[in-house]
Amino acid sequence: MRLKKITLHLTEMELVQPFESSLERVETRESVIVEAENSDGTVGWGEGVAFSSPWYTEETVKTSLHMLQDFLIPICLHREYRHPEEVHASFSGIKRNRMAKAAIEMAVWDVYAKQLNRPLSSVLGGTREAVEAGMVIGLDTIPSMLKSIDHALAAGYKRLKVKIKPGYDFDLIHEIRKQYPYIPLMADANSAYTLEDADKLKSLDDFGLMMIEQPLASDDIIDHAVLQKMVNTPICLDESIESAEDARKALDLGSCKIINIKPGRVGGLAETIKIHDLCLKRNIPVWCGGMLETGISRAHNLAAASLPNFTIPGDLSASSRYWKEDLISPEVTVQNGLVAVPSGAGIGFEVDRKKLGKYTKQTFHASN
Ligand SMILES: O=C(O)CCC(=O)C1=CC=C[C@@H](O)[C@@H]1C(=O)O
Ligand SMILES: [Mg+2]
Repeated sequence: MRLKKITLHLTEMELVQPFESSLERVETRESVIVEAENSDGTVGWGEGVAFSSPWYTEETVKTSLHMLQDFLIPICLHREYRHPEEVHASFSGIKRNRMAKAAIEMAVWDVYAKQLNRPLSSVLGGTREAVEAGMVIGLDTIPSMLKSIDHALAAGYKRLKVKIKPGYDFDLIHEIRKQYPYIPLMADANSAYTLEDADKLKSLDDFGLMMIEQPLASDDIIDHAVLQKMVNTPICLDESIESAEDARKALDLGSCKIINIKPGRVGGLAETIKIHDLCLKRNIPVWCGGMLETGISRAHNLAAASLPNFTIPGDLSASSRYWKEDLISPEVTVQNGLVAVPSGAGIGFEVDRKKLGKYTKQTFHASN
């Protein structure tokens, strides 16, 4: 592959309802959509999942645009890739900025799969035709969260994740468990706790949660190892794992028993496969997280989630969970709690250029 033209579409879309975690309330979502055109005319799509401000990780939409325009795109436009796995390696002179790297790396995977006329899922080594869908319920009043859970269960979702934060944890989970003693349930803290809160987190052991996601600091694996020894509920790491090396160290230390892989967070699909394979070898289940993204990134997530060790339902919800209209056609739908893995070439969804144009507020071009 030799990329000849890369276009960045900076979009802005309003969420159908605000999404609140311990750290931030998101109402509108900016995204960096990457369109990569190969010399043979094949077009691949990727998406940067950084938020507008650095609350989730240090990357932002603006830092992604800067990294892509000034460093990553010039690297990609001046080389020949035989395989998409070479893309991440070609960025080795550039530290971190994994969301920016993933945005373009994924577009190259899409080009590659389309050239082979194969679904991206099968090119990655996926084995599933459909994946189980989970839904995330953002922070709200307890009655509203219970109502959202009702709706999600009625829509067939297989697993529910609720956001928690100090003072909004035990009582919330207690109320949910009173109404739904047996639903597959987990809690995501987005780093809202410290080891001083260990007793509070231990008190959640009574509720049979599938896991507690990222209770402690986003850059920590030491305190998580201490905490995992104190609580029975499995700890799942999200923000703390940015690479296969991070995953190996966390597993060696016993910092978690489950890993949430977001391809956009870890630098793309090649690193996703590495983390997946490592966890498979170590008997650690993984699942695919979400980033309130458009259908383009979700399509990549879906392909990744078709790999065999993605055994826990991911944050893979329908397009309509977040958007009045999505950028892809057909939109992602959930049927009987499942999302079908597309069988068309590449990501298997068409990008709807009319909708893309409607939500784009700036476009940047680079070519050879
Ligand atoms: O996209 C989805 O369905 C999941 C969204 C979600 O839960 C998250 C997205 C981004 C940051 C966090 O708030 C949270 C997470 O940490 O997993
Ligand atoms: Mg999380």
